[in-house]
Amino acid sequence: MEQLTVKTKSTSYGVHIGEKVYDLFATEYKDLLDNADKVGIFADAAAASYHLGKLEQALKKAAIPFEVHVLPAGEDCKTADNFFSCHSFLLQKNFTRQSILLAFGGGACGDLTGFVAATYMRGIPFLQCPTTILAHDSAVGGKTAINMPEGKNMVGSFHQPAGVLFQPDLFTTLPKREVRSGMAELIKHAIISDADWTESLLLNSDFPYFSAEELPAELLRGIRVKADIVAQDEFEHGNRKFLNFGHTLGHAVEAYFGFGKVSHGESVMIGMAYAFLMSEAYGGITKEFTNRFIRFANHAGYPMRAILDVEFKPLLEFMRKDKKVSSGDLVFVLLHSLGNPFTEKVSEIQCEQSYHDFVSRIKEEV
Ligand SMILES: NC(=O)c1ccc[n+]([C@@H]2O[C@H](COP(=O)([O-])OP(=O)(O)OC[C@H]3O[C@@H](n4cnc5c(N)ncnc54)[C@H](O)[C@@H]3O)[C@@H](O)[C@H]2O)c1
Ligand SMILES: O=C(O)C(=O)C[C@@H](O)[C@H](O)[C@H](O)COP(=O)(O)O
Ligand SMILES: [Zn+2]
Repeated sequence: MEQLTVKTKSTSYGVHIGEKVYDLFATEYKDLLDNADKVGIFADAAAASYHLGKLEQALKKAAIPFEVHVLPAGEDCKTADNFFSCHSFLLQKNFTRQSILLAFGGGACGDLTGFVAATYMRGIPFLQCPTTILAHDSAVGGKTAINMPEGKNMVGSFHQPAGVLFQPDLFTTLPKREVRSGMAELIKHAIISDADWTESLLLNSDFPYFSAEELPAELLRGIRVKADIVAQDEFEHGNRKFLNFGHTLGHAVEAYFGFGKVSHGESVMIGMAYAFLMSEAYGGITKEFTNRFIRFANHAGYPMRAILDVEFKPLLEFMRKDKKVSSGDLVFVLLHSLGNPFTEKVSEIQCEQSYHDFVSRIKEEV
C-alpha cells in the first residue's frame, strides 16, 4: 500500500492507495468509526452497482454498522435539490453531530458528500473512498461544492476529509472516457510541477497508458503535488490557484454544455490548451508546444473540436463568475515554462482575441 500525509494548519490526514486499503477500517480508522454514533455511506449509483459490496464487506468485517444513501450517478448529484435531499435523509435517519459520512464514488459524489458533511448540523467528519482516477485530485485538499445554473462549484466550502482510501481495482469498470477524463488532472499536476514528467505523459496518447501496477504510484505523484500546495495555501489565497490551471475556460465549457455533458477532465483539457496559447503571449510557452498539446489531446480522444461553434460571449458570462476573479478582472493561471506557473490578470478583450486565435488553432491542428 502507498500512502502520504496531507498536513494543513488545522488538520492532517492520510491518503492511502492499494488493494487492501479497506482493511484500514479495522485498524487505523477503527476508533474514528467506532466513536461515531452513525456511519452513512453516500454512494454514486454507478460505482455502487459495481463495487459497493466491497466497501460493505470491509465495514462488516470491522464490525462497523452503516446506512447507505445512493446518489444520482455522476455530475447529476451536485445539485441544490440533491444537496437538501441528502440533509433530509440524514435528519430522517437521526444522524447527529457525532455521526460520520463516507463518500463512495467519483469527484462529483466526493464534492457533494463533503459539502453535506461540512454543513450538516454545522459540520461532521467524512472519509473519501474514491472510485475514479480523476478523484486522485478531488478527494484530496478539502474543496467541496455543488453547481448552480450560473456556474460550476458556485456554492461550497473548504472541509478537509478525515482520510482518503483509494482502492485502484475499482477502476477496472470505468469507461474509457472516464479514464481519459481522470488523466487530464494528472497531466495538470505534471504541467504545473515538472517539465520532464509532463513530456513523459505527452509521449503516449493511447489510454490507459499505465498498467494497474504502475497507476497507484503515478496517482500518488499527482497527489503529492496537490498535497504540497494545499499544505502551504489551504484556502487559495495564493499558489493554490495553480491547481486551477485550465479551469477558467474549463469550468465555463462545462457549464455552457450543461454539467456532465462535456466531462470535467475533458473541459479542463480544452481549458489547458487555451491557457498554453495565452502563455505564448504572457509567459514562455512556444506556439509549437501549444500545437503539439492540441494534437496530443485530440489524438487521445478529448473533444477539442467541441468549442468550434461556441461563441465567446456565453463563455465569458461564465468566466466572469470564476472564483479567481479579482476586482472585476479575469485571472488566469499561465506558464513561464512547464513546471513554472504564475497568475495573470487578462483583459476581456485580450481573452476574446485569444479565444478567436484558439478556435483557429484548433481548426488548423485537428
Ligand atoms: N474538490 C476538488 O478538488 C475537485 C478536483 C477535481 C474535480 N472535482 C470535481 O470532480 C467531478 C469530476 O469527477 P469524476 O471525473 O470522478 O466524475 P464523476 O464523479 O461524475 O464520475 C464519472 C462517471 O463515472 C461513474 N463511476 C464512478 N466510479 C465508477 C467506477 N468505479 N466504475 C464505473 N463507473 C464509475 C459515475 O457514475 C459517473 O458517471 C467534477 O464535479 C469536478 O468539479 C473536484
Ligand atoms: O484543489 C484545487 O484547488 C483545485 O482547483 C482542483 C481542481 O482540479 C478542481 O476542479 C476544483 O474543484 C476547482 O475548484 P474551483 O474553486 O475552481 O471551483
Ligand atoms: Zn479540476
